Amino acid sequence: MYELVWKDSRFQLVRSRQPGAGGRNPDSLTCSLSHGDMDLQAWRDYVLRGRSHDALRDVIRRSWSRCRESGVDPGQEKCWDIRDERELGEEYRLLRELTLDVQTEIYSLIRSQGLLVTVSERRGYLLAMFGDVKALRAADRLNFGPGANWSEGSVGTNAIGTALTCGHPLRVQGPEHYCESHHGWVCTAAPIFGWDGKPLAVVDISGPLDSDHSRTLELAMYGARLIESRLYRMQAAQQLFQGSEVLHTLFQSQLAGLIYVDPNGRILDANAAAAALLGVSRTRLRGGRIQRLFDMSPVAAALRGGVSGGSPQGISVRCLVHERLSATAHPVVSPNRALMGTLVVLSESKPAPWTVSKPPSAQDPFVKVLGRSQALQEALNLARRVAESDTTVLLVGESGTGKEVLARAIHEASSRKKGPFVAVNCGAIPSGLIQSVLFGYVEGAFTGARRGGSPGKFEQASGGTLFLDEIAEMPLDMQVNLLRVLEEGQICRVGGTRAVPMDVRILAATHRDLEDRVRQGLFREDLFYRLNVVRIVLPPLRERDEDILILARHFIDTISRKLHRTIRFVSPDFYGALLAHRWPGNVRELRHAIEAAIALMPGDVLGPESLPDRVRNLPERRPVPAPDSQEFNLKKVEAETIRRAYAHFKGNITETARALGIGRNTLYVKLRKLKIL
Ligand SMILES: Nc1ncnc2c1ncn2[C@@H]1O[C@H](COP(=O)(O)OP(=O)(O)OP(=O)(O)O)[C@@H](O)[C@H]1O
Repeated sequence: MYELVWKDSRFQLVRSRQPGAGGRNPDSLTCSLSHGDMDLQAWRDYVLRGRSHDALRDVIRRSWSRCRESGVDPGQEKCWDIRDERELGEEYRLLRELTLDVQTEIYSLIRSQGLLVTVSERRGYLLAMFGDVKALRAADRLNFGPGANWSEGSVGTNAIGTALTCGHPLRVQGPEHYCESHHGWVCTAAPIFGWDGKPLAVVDISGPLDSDHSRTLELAMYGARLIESRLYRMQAAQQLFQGSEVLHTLFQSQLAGLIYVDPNGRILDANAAAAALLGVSRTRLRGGRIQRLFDMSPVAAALRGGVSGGSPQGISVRCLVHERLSATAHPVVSPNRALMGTLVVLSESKPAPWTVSKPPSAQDPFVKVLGRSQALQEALNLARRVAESDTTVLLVGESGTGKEVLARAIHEASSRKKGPFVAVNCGAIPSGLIQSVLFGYVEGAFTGARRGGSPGKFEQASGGTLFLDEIAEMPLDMQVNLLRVLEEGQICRVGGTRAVPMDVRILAATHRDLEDRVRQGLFREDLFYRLNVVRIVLPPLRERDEDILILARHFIDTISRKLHRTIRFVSPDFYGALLAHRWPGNVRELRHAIEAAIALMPGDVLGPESLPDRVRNLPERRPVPAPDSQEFNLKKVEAETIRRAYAHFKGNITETARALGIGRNTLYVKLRKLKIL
């Protein structure tokens, strides 16, 4: 099946979901309409010369008269009023979602008959279009596609616009269309009525003259009734829920989280407790799909099994965004066994994570790598598979995406877990020192060498895992030595002669494109292949929105305990602000933003106002310093910042340099200048 879609400022044909079999043999159903049925003379007389014609059907004459009065150009070749989904509003979007599968079902019944099916909303804007390639191509030439306005006022007499105006099913064929460009078409439409009896939308089945139109009227009417019954059920659920003031007040006043869902799975409302438990504002919840928050398959299964004897008992459903929440779904069923809606009751199965510390899971080290997004899960699955072997793994991902966190998890899941995990940042070691840092040195190897020598990182990691972070920054001459060690499986300390066998598993990481570094001659190709045995890509946070809340809750928990701050309540808008921000700095930036917010939080409620301005997408507030003010003396501020960061990270050079955004060497120089070292 093909679908016509509006993309990149033009209509495009895309392959769409294949409906079930049901298409009929086109040869057996060829249409009985012929050009003789259409009276071109009548059209010429009326439209071009203003003379009425006896052969005209009343419905068409009235429509032509309306078109002439509203100044529709009968010679217009295309529709020019095409709008984007955003412009067409929420009702358009809802209706589109509600009718998509009815359209595909109808298409499955008219497949290979040269036809297309579409639904338009009350103003005449088309929602979606499915059909055979030939019909869609012909439609494309008229700009007859989703978002196009097919009302009479826009494109003259046609089945959609005229059915909307006169409120009954009808077929418009050939020259009955007001615009000449539509004369090669036959269109059949049936309106969908709202509770007030006015047309809300129209189902239309159209195709060129030579297509098979024999069943289009009955199918358009079938589709219209199907959509109508869905709309009624949805509106009934809404009215049932909103109609009772008592019910509504009760709903809002409950301490348990409550979400009410219409029969199509759309959230009609959620109370404040549900919003707080899920960490999403009520406004964001309303209109969303319940399936995005809960696994509703047990409810669907229970309903398929029949609902005799009233509403089924509460059914446990799994919360997809928060494992500590437990939920029960209560379908509300009418006396004639129609589903009217579902009430989801939420509660916290364990105390809030920021009040009680969670024991870390002893079984699965990968639980420390938080996130549920598919991209992250793929990385974790691969990591799980390679963890037990001694395979070298290359972890690739932007800075702060959790490469080190994952490397530690791989180590802890391996048979080397009892051995050490030693991390080295290859970019932070001065090039003159890297050889001795990695391989160690013997006494007297160089001036200042420690008595008795010193083991290098390889020796320190013996029996465990060596994590070579920022491997792309390793100088070329050192890359040769590293490759030799990896190939030969033994190391020799700087200044020494004795080779010692090495029992280390190597995990390497980089935020750079290593292949590109190889092409530029900055990284050895042979070392690249030696390290790139298994490659795991860590996705940036901006590609995994669903992980933001999970990580945020974890950081709120750990940081509030670290800073000894009690958090009574996290405002849903706090999470809302986190979700709205694009995180260029990845998980590390998220953690720092939460740390700042907790540190600056005035009371015990964590709200968005404590978040840094850049996270709230506000321009950063920078005070304009008085030129002679000591307070704004740049050197003083820098010295103070370095001192605070160095104290905060308890003298850890790597962490301090990272937090300050400067290299380790630069930090050393500055610390010495400040006489801190
Ligand atoms: N999936 C995750 N689960 C829990 N914490 C994470 C996750 N990803 C990142 N973090 C946190 O984000 C911070 C940065 O993570 P990490 O150091 O592992 O990133 P990285 O990719 O190695 O960064 P860099 O390339 O700068 O060394 C750490 O505080 C870590 O705890």
